[in-house]
Amino acid sequence: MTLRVAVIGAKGRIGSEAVKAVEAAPDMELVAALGRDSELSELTDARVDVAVELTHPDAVMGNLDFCLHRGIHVVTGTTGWTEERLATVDGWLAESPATGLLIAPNFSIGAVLGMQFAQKAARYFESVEIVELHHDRKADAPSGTATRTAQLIAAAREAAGRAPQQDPTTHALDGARGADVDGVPVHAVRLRGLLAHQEVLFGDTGETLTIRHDSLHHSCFMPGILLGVRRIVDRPGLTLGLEHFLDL
Ligand SMILES: NC(=O)C1=CN([C@@H]2O[C@H](COP(=O)(O)OP(=O)(O)OC[C@H]3O[C@@H](n4cnc5c(N)ncnc54)[C@H](OP(=O)(O)O)[C@@H]3O)[C@@H](O)[C@H]2O)C=CC1
Ligand SMILES: O=C(O)C1=N[C@H](C(=O)O)C[C@H](O)C1
Repeated sequence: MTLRVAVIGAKGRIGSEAVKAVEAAPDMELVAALGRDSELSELTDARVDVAVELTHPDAVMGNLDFCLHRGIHVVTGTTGWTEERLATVDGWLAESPATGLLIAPNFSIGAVLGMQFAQKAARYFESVEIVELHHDRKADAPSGTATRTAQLIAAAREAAGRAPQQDPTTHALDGARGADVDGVPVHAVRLRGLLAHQEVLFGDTGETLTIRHDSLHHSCFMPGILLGVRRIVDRPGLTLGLEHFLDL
């Protein structure tokens, strides 16, 4: 069966790459490509099966509200997620129980593996901090990937019975120790010339471990997006993270 796919945010950095990837996929047809000024009714007019949503934290909720309430499955990589937002989309999905939503903090296989490796390492090290580095046009900080990585690390530490890490800092400028995500300090760098990079630094007595991932081109996100489109049609409800579609 050929999937009828739309891209919302089709002119953006990742959206424009997604348009090309969907057009090149033999089992998909690109039936709509929406920008900031498009009408969402284009999605229903085009009888879209799956919408790939790659826009902005200010736009994603309106797009999901429209799609999920009309039975359009969604694969989104847009960032800026909070517990409140997740609870809201859970409510929308409950009203539309046959519809699937994939929220993927990162579509690249290397980044997903990096998160998994960090989750695995978390219990063995006293100290952990994250440095994420992105291009200078990014709206949100810390990145969705870094936030999710910190949450996974914190959950793994708690499950292993590790006490929260101590910070001895008593004198600091605001922001010098990064953002606190579930007890994990996260430092965000924004620099022209970069795309998306992350280092998870673990430390314990006499050793450190660094898990680094670099996205060098937006093409690295495309296999994950296409996999998400193919799988979400058979997976109603919320799927948080591409790892659920990978045999890891
Ligand atoms: N999960 C993942 O693997 C990845 C996720 N991302 C995320 O995807 C999102 C997009 O990133 P990126 O492509 O770099 O951003 P861009 O700014 O390049 O693209 C965003 C697109 O969304 C459109 N848009 C912005 N605001 C609105 C709005 N209020 N209503 C409707 N459309 C809007 C823009 O339209 P216009 O062109 O008219 O301004 C633009 O085409 C970000 O949240 C980013 O973090 C990015 C890369 C990988
Ligand atoms: O804005 C980006 O570019 C990216 N956003 C995602 C994030 O916030 O983690 C994924 C990747 O880092 C690229």
